[in-house]
Amino acid sequence: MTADRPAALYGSDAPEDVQRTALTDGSVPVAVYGLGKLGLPVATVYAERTGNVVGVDVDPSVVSQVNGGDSPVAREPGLDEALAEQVARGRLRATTDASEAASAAALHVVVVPTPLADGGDSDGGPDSDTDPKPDLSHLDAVTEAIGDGLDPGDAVFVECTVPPGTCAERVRPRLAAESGLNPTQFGVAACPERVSSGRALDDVRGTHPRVVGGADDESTRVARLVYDTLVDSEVHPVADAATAAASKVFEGVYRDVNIALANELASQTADLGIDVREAIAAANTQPYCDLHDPGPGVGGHCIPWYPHFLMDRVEGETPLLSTARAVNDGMPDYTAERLREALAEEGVSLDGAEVLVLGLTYRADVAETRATPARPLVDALNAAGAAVVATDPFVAADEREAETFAAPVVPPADATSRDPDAVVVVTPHREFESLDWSAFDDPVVFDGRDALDDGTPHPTYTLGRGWE
Ligand SMILES: NC(=O)C1=CN([C@@H]2O[C@H](COP(=O)(O)OP(=O)(O)OC[C@H]3O[C@@H](n4cnc5c(N)ncnc54)[C@H](O)[C@@H]3O)[C@@H](O)[C@H]2O)C=CC1
Ligand SMILES: CC(=O)N[C@@H]1[C@@H](OP(=O)(O)OP(=O)(O)OC[C@H]2O[C@@H](n3ccc(=O)[nH]c3=O)[C@H](O)[C@@H]2O)O[C@H](C(=O)O)[C@@H](O)[C@@H]1O
Repeated sequence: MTADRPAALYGSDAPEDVQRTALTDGSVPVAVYGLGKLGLPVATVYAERTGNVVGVDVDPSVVSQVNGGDSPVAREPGLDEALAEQVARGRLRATTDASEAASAAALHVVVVPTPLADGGDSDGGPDSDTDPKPDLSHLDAVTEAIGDGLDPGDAVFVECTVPPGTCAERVRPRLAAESGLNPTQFGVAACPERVSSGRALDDVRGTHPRVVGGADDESTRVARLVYDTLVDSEVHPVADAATAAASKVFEGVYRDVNIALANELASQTADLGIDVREAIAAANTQPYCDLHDPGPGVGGHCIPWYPHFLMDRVEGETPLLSTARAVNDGMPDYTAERLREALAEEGVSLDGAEVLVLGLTYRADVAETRATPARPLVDALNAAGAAVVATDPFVAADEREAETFAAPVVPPADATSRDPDAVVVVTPHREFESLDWSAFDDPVVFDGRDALDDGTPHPTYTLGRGWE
């Protein structure tokens, strides 16, 4: 750090171009808390752009893999190479010692999990009869550690998705209490990430505009300066942190409601006597229409959980959000019932039938099972008396994960050794593209994701289209 280069940005009176240079030449040390599917790409991009990053994680195996230049996050194009380079060049290192990292850093980027509390099902999903609430315990733990090492001029950016109001009403006061600083001596901003696993590095670098909002104007200024420097896309500052956090949650609930609409329309296929998927595609030729894709359910640790961030935060009624949740959570049972009917049309009872489930994670080619619809679907098929076997490239390779499903899980290579009465496509991983369908002895095929676009040599029922 040279004499005129600020080592911290909040409240700095250096010219903004000098502040930008201080950021990019490593004069402003950065700490990134949480090195998971989102946090590790974030830490890597911060290292690429600033050269002085310490990543913090509570998992020692994550820390040691990162320090060895190995990515604990799988199937993220470019991440292995980018991470290895940043570690090899000494621009990124990892530690489990959050307080040590916080004491050295002037920019604190928080990317820890914000799941639903145990009011949901075992993986925190909303498959329960009590309204699940956000679990902010990881955020609180990191806030305490950062507060321990917080100095005047520091800035804290909350990139993980949080209920609107969390930054100003929870994070900022706890930082002040822990550090003994006045809240006007440090910055706090919500800077949510618009990242999809499988494209994480590119998305962090700037596929979409970056929304930022601070607990005060100076926090917004610092967030704008940092992300203007860090990302390739436009930075979109808003009035405050609550607005920025709300924009992220709103995107998610928009998606949940629109998937529910697509699912409700798809469930009318038989009554309408049409291919609802074709009608959706035709409707979407109109630019103001964006009907989503129907499917056997909505999973992941984002979309099914964000509505509860809002429902728990507001006093008012939110019937649309809760109805959409109910529609989407009903899709696994809907899928099991359609399969029962499809088998019956072929003279086969679901009770006693062998059913092969293709794909258990929540989205194709992503190794994440939190709130996956495959879990309640397997349970519904078991309850109907079916003998269920599942295949998934990620879950089959992870014994502990496989044991959380109420069915044996085999690798895709072993799938065709089965002789199922029915095959259900839930999550179309790319490994299934090479599946030899001719190896099966004429099962009923249920395509939950319209993934088998060239069909199969067997009677196929597609959710939202009916029989092909
Ligand atoms: N994964 C994604 O594509 C996106 C995730 N998000 C949000 O980002 C947040 C994190 O998500 P992921 O990275 O996917 O979660 P993840 O579960 O993949 O990783 C979380 C990481 O944080 C670590 N961790 C937990 N508590 C910690 C603590 N107190 N201090 C330091 N590290 C701690 C865990 O060991 C783990 O390595 C969530 O709030 C999620 O809503 C937002 C947009 C996209
Ligand atoms: C608004 C939005 O598109 N948010 C994205 C979303 O990504 P996520 O990884 O959760 O995947 P997703 O494509 O939303 O799918 C979620 C679930 O919904 C299902 N799904 C998705 C789209 C659709 O038309 N129909 C459907 O059934 C998927 O199969 C999956 O089970 O949530 C991410 C997040 O917030 O973590 C976010 O960064 C991503 O940009």
